[in-house]
Parts: sequence; structure tokens; C-alpha cells
Amino acid sequence: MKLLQMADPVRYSRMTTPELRETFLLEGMFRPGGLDLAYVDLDRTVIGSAVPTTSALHLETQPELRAEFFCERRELGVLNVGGSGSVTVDGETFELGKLDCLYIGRGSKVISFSSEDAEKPAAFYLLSYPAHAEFPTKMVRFQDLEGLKLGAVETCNKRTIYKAIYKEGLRSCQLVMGFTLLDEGSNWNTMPPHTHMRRSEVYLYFDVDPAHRVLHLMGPPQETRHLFIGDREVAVSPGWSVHAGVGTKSYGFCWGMGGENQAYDDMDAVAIAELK
Ligand SMILES: O=C(O)C(=O)C[C@H](O)C(=O)CO
Ligand SMILES: [Zn+2]
Repeated sequence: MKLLQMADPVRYSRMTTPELRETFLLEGMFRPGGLDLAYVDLDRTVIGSAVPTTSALHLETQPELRAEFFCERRELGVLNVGGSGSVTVDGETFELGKLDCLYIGRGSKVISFSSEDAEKPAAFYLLSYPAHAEFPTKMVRFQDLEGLKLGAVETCNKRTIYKAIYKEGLRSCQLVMGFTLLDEGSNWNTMPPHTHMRRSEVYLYFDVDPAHRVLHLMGPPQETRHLFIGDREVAVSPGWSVHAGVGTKSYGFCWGMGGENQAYDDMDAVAIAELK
């Protein structure tokens, strides 16, 4: 498993562009026919992707976890950002269309991923944190999620937030997970921005045109930097960092968090005029 060791705000301020990318960005995941995992030392996050084609892919335990099976002490969120597919958990199969989400509880032993059509494979995004209790493995369909509308056309940030794994939705120990879709012509996400020292956050950008990029903002509000991010790439945001972005064309993104609390609204808002 790849290891990401987070930098603190002191080291961050001296980092070059390649160092920032190496530390906070995951590229090269979502390989057709592959299952990739990365371990982040912050909040013990595991970030992964599974793109099954002609055969099923199995989520195995990893030496770094010192666990008999992947979910022995962990919970796992799965969001499908590709074609139709299925996830089988201890013999029970869940069919996931695009943007359907599955929560897999601690103690689940045998987990595998399949695609309905190898030519249009499912693309399962995986986000996992340690769990202290077992919650039921359950899925929610995109069409059954209630969207929260934010922003406006005049500020180019009209968007809908879909919460899937959270206190009033699919229950979990610490994982909070959902996604945001932008309205046509609105390309700013999470603007005005915020930080939340109590939780780290992970963004997966998807449906980014291969010729385009999302300019992702990170860092303390008074010392921001940017990462240009392509399709199906992942940015990790420590609690001290803002996480916002603007696309050169439309896109979607999955956000997920772990840490001290599960209160989605627990954010320290930053006024746009205070950003540096
Ligand atoms: O567009 C947004 O605003 C978001 O999606 C914000 C994220 O959900 C977030 O940062 C939650 O802490
Ligand atoms: Zn946030």
C-alpha cells in the first residue's frame, strides 16, 4: 500500500510544487482491472479504487494493517463513479449504479467488486477509517438522496450537496461521505471556504474532461497554494487546510471525512476577502 505522510503547516510553507503533489495528491488510481490502496497517516485514512473489468476484484487485508481481513477494525464507504457494477459483502450482493453509495461495517470479512459490462466498467471509490463499533452494511441510491442546494449563479458556485453516510443517513462510526454536483456554468466548489481542525477531508474529483483540470486550493486561509487536479485524482486536506476548487469545465467530486466528530456543519468559515 502506498503511504502518504502528511506535512504540518510549517513544512507546507516551504514545499515545492512537486513536493506538494507528492504529499497531498493521489494520481494513477482507477486503473482498469486494478484495485489500488493508499494509507494516510493522518486519521489512519485508507483511500482506494477498484475498477473490475472481466473478473471480480477482491479487497484483501494489507500487511500495514496487521489485520486478518480489511474490515477487521475498519469501516468502509464505497461510491461508484463509473458504469453499473456490484459489491459483494459476505455473500450479499449490492448492485450499484453511478453515484450509488454503500457503507460496509466493521467485521465484514469477504468483499469483492464486479462490473456489469467490462467495456463500461464500474469505478468504485473507497474510503475507510478505523471503527470502534459495528454498523449495518447498507446502500443508498443516488435517486433516494435528498440534495442540499447551495450557492448562486451570480457567484458561480450553484451546487447540490448529497450526503450519503452521515448521522441522519447511512450510520457509521466516524466516516462522513457524500458528493457535490455543480450546476451548469457554476464551477466553484466550497467557496466561501472553511477549515475544520476536528476532521481531515479527502476529495475525489470525477467527471473531469481529460483536457481540463480543477484548480484545487489548499493550505491555511492566509497562505493558500493550488494543485491542478485531473479526473479521478484525490486531494487530502488536513484540518488546518482549506479545500475548495474551481474547474476549467464542469466536474463532480466526492468528499469524505474522518476525525473527532461527524457534524457536517462544524466548519470554521473563512470570508473570501480574508484569503491570501
Ligand atoms: O461544495 C461544497 O461546499 C462542499 O462539498 C463542501 C464539502 O462537503 C466539505 O468541505 C464538507 O466539510
Ligand atoms: Zn470541509
